[in-house]
Amino acid sequence: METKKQIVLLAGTKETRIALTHQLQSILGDYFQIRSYSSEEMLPTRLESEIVILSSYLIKREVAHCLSESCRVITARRTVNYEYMDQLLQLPEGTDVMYVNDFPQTVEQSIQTLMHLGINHLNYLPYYPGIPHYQHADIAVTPGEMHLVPKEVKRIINIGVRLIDITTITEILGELGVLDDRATGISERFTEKIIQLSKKLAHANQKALQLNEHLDKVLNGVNDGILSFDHTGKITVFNEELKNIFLTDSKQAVGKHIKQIIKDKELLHFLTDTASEPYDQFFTINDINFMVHRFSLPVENTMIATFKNTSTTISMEKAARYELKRKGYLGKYYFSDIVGNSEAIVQTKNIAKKLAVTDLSLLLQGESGTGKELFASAIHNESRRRNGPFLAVNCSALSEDLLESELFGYEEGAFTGAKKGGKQGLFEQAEGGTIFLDEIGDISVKLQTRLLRVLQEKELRRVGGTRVLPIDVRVISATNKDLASDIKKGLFREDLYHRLNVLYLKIPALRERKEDIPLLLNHFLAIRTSKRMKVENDVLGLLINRTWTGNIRELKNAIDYMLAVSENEKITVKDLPQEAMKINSDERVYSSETFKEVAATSEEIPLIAPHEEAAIMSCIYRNHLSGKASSRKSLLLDLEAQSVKLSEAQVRLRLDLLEQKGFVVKSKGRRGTRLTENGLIYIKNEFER
Ligand SMILES: Nc1ncnc2c1ncn2[C@@H]1O[C@H](COP(=O)(O)OP(=O)(O)OP(=O)(O)O)[C@@H](O)[C@H]1O
Repeated sequence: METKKQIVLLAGTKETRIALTHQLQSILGDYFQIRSYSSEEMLPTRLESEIVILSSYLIKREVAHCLSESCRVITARRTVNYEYMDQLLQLPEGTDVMYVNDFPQTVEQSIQTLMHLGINHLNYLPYYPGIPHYQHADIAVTPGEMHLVPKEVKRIINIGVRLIDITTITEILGELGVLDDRATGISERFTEKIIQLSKKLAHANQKALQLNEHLDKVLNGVNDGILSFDHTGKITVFNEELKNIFLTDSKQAVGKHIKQIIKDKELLHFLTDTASEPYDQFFTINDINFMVHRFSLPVENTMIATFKNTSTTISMEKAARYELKRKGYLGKYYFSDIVGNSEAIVQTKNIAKKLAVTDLSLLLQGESGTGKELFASAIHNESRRRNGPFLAVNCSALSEDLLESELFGYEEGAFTGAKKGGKQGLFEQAEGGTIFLDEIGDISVKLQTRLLRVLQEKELRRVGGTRVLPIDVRVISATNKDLASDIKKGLFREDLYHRLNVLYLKIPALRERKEDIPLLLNHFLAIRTSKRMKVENDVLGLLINRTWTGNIRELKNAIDYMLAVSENEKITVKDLPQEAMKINSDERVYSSETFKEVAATSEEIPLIAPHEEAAIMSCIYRNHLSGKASSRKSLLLDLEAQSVKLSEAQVRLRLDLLEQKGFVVKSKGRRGTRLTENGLIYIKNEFER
């Protein structure tokens, strides 16, 4: 077997030796044997009649002693390692980079090489140890000399040890006398690296294209319009949604000046006048209402605007409300649910509406059962927090510890039995909404202190926790106690009282507005029964003359009792709850005028004829059994088949009444009417008797 010819490589450092040996091995290894040494490690004692390659002319002196006259010495010319050039090509045009190497000459040479190779989009700042002055940059580029990079540099790009260039390789081949057909294969191996780099760049390019396509899909999938343009006004992004607004598609718009696409002067001004506030403005474009939000990316010198269709936003809000409703966190009552025409209640409602919009803490005072929770819910629903949650807590119903963890939540392991992962408190769950603290006068002094801190600092710490959570919750509290006297007795903190009582509203007792009793009676009869009840005038007289210490709740209970014991759809004096109807001698007796009024109202209760109700409910039930909701049209046909003659408007009215009674729910649009749990109970009672 023919022995391979030898080449000796002499390098300055170990790192260079390894890199260049690897290079020579991969190009010439098939034909020649390569031995290598570095002055950093150990040099050979003496080389005789060998082909020696020096890694650089800078090491000539330090290796001279091991070279004899008979050696043929080639000093390598070096070039950058193409393999790593993609990292430089990815940097944006004009980026400052420090070029770091060991000597001024190598720095100078490498920068020259990079420039000649066309990697000239960067601003190279030379650096080597001992340089008298230099300019700093966040990025440093170095051929493997990482340890020389100044500490302040944030990112280092290692482009690897510089490799031997092709002219040196040709010189070696000439020296070895092998510039024959083997040379072609060898030079091909050399250029392989460049091909690899091109492949890498092509791959990166393809990836960038794919990413662009992906981003396009994302931008076009968004429900909002997205527009961006650069400092010259040239449009860079124009997503599909904008096509519906400006009637121009993305292909036509991108690259054009913004003025060519947007004709509305006010909108143009809003988009281009970047200095002024506000950043959100409402516009109507081609009959569509939009909220436009604008922001800029200063580094990219780009302006971005999003266009939100307000009708879509409204339906999203509705969906959010539905979710809260599902969780039971919605204020159920509105001002329209507060029944009463008396001056006392009308005035209280008027004041409450004004207080609702202020977002300040509010203390409701009133006897038990006067409707404090009803007011709290109505106030929430009239406030700017109406789309947020409404949570009601009865502070007297829970023990101190339980109330504390319910209100403020706890962290995992806060106490034995604490849930894994901890638990959100009601304050956290009420974020963005209102919390109603009923019977606030009953909370312990310890909890008063904690609550005070939460109100003062607008942040809370869960039980057993250290994290501080910011909260944005309006507090409405209620009491039937005289808190001022509790403060004097030291039972209630005065500072907390003032925090809760920024606004104050007194809810009148029922005895102060007896004229509302007939209305309330009608209201409760209508929601509690489907029957057309008659109420004796004497009953009304007695109800009006009673002192309702339990207020409306007590009246409501009395009506429930009477409905249960009454016969023949008529409420008479004998149906009155005995205990409840004891009348105090000092109670005012109403005049005969009021009686007339009461009698008139009681006859006017808008109830459905029982046979109509039964027919409608049975039609809805039949649809329910086959899994369907009932449309008004289908009900009309079904009713006609049962010889119940009603117009569409009459059916609609009756469905409204059935909904008020809680038997059905009507959905908007084509989804029709469905039975509720109560409706099914009604069916069971009516038809399965
Ligand atoms: N003006 C009103 N119109 C209709 N219903 C009312 C009215 N006021 C109160 N109610 C009803 O009376 C009942 C008691 O009301 P609510 O629970 O709001 O009273 P409260 O003052 O918060 O009672 P408590 O202090 O005992 O908790 C509820 O069923 C409520 O729907």
